[in-house]
Amino acid sequence: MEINAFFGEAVQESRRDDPATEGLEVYVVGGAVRDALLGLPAGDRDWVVVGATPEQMSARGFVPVGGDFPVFLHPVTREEYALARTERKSGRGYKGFTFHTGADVTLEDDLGRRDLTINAIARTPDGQLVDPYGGQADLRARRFRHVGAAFAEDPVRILRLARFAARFHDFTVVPETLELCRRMAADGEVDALVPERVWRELSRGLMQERPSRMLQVLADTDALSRIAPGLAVDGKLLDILDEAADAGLPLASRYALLCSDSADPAGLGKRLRASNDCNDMARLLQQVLADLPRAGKDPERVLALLERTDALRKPERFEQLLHAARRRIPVDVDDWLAARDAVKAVDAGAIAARHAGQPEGIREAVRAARLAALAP
Ligand SMILES: Nc1ccn([C@@H]2O[C@H](COP(=O)(O)OP(=O)(O)OP(=O)(O)O)[C@@H](O)[C@H]2O)c(=O)n1
Ligand SMILES: [Mg+2]
Repeated sequence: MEINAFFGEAVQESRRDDPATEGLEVYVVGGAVRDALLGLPAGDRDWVVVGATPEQMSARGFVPVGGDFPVFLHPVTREEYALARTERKSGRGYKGFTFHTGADVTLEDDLGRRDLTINAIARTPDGQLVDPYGGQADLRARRFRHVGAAFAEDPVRILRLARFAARFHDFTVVPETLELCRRMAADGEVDALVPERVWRELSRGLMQERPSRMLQVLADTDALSRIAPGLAVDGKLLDILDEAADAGLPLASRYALLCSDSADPAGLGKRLRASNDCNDMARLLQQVLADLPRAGKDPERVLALLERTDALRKPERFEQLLHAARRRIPVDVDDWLAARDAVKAVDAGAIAARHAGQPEGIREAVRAARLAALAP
């Protein structure tokens, strides 16, 4: 096939006899097809089943995943098989969806309610591609394009688009899709999103190769100020985030850098339902950025910073903090680690033993020993 030749490698499903799906019309869809066409390692496979009823699926041993979704787990592989469906929005936000499944729903119908053309390509078990919306052409042209008007029914798709932009960072968003996202944001669609879903997409996007692209797309679609009011991001910070990604910094460090110019990271983190380690890191990074330049070699200040960041009990996090801080201000990481180790080496137990008679003096003695350890 011409297309597969373009992508360099024929995409083949191992075609084994599978009694569970024998005689069913099944396709792999979504990310697995997209990533294979891009030559990327395979993730989870999602399947769509055309022309079957829930009863037929159960009779074949498929297990319904529960909830309102017409999705089943394969009895052996546990992969997800969804009945071809159309969906219509019946309310605001995430909850209000009604599904229509049935033998009359075609593969084209199912693909037509999906988000992006590059995610709306189906593949038969023997490797034939079904691509009614030009997904392969858009993959080749490195374009994000929404499949159709149904895109607007799920505002989380704006965040998905932004996350994909951070992953496939040489892709551009076509003007029509950008325009549609802007309208959705202006209509307040984004405000109805469940915070957990926002965080899921944001945190995944931060872990991609070019987090800056996610933030750019969110800014371009006017969604950023609604999702994260008060988040201060400029070009410099975007570069810093991409450098953090290049350096392989963990999520908490990337998130802390993202918030590092913002006035109220605690409020932001609460709103976004950021995880505790992300919120801690964001708070501590602002502290370090403020205190570290003032500390110099002054033992009192150095000790204060080590204590405030809980560096002795959380040595690894302290190291991560330094590596995050270093993206914004000059930091002699080795020097600070040496200071941490010097303080850590002070034997508080031995000092306590020497003060057996007067326990009220222990604290001061330990502190004095630590300061002495830090003396230049
Ligand atoms: N809000 C959503 C979520 C999913 N999908 C469709 O469902 C497929 C599978 O969804 P999911 O696994 O969440 O995303 P993937 O595109 O597979 O990407 P990832 O690599 O993140 O799994 C998508 O490709 C897309 O066709 C959609 O249209 N709208
Ligand atoms: Mg997937």
